[in-house]
Amino acid sequence: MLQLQKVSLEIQGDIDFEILKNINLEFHEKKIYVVTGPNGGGKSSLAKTIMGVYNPTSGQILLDGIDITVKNITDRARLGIGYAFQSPPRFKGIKVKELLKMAASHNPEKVNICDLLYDVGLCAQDYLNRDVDTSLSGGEMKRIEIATVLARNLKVAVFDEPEAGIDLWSFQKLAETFKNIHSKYDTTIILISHQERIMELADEIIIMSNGTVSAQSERDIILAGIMNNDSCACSAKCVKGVGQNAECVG
Ligand SMILES: Nc1ncnc2c1ncn2[C@@H]1O[C@H](COP(=O)(O)OP(=O)(O)OP(=O)(O)O)[C@@H](O)[C@H]1O
Repeated sequence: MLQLQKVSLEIQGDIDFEILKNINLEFHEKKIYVVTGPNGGGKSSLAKTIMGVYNPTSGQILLDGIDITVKNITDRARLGIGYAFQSPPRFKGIKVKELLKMAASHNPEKVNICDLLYDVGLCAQDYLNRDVDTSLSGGEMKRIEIATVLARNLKVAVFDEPEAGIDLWSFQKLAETFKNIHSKYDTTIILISHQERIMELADEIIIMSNGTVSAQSERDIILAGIMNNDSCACSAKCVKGVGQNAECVG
């Protein structure tokens, strides 16, 4: 459904830097993908390239066979690709119900905003009239943002580190929320995450390192590989060697 073909992304500066190198990926309908890997591996850049925040330097992005490579973030949002931020924005003077109504404005008949809140684990009665401001906790805000993504009835929803800044209890519930969404909605979900609990939700896991896809497979295969590898993921030389909880020297 969503395809990346030979996608590269270069950032121009004093020294040109290739953040994504020849990425080939295919995302299918109604599946959960978790993109993981070491810091600086290119996960967020991949998410932003799918969203249209960055346009690839070379390669193609296709949505249902249509070339969207040069489409910007607004065009891609219209075509059904949405993004949830690491730290969701808060909107002064807007109530939760207004935010959700705005998000559902393209398909108001199909969306029941109370059901949406229920699906993300919030009681509609308690939250519909709350202000979308700093009075909401990080976990509550994240759930409301997920509800806005669901309200848009997207083809592809990208969540960059949805667990960032939330406590362990909210995190457990967040994982359940994604599970519920998966069983109820057709949206293809791409989660950027380092968390094992989030990886357990995946149909497929993609490992990004050094700007490339270093592995992609079914969840259990990748998880088994990660659990059996306690070596350092960086490319520097190590004092203690692979599997010895290595200390980097270069
Ligand atoms: N706009 C930019 N200009 C220059 N370098 C950038 C830019 N955006 C990202 N990078 C660099 O590209 C590399 C990949 O960054 P990216 O944020 O995609 O990694 P990541 O895998 O999401 O990392 P993390 O797990 O730490 O969030 C990093 O080395 C980063 O410093």
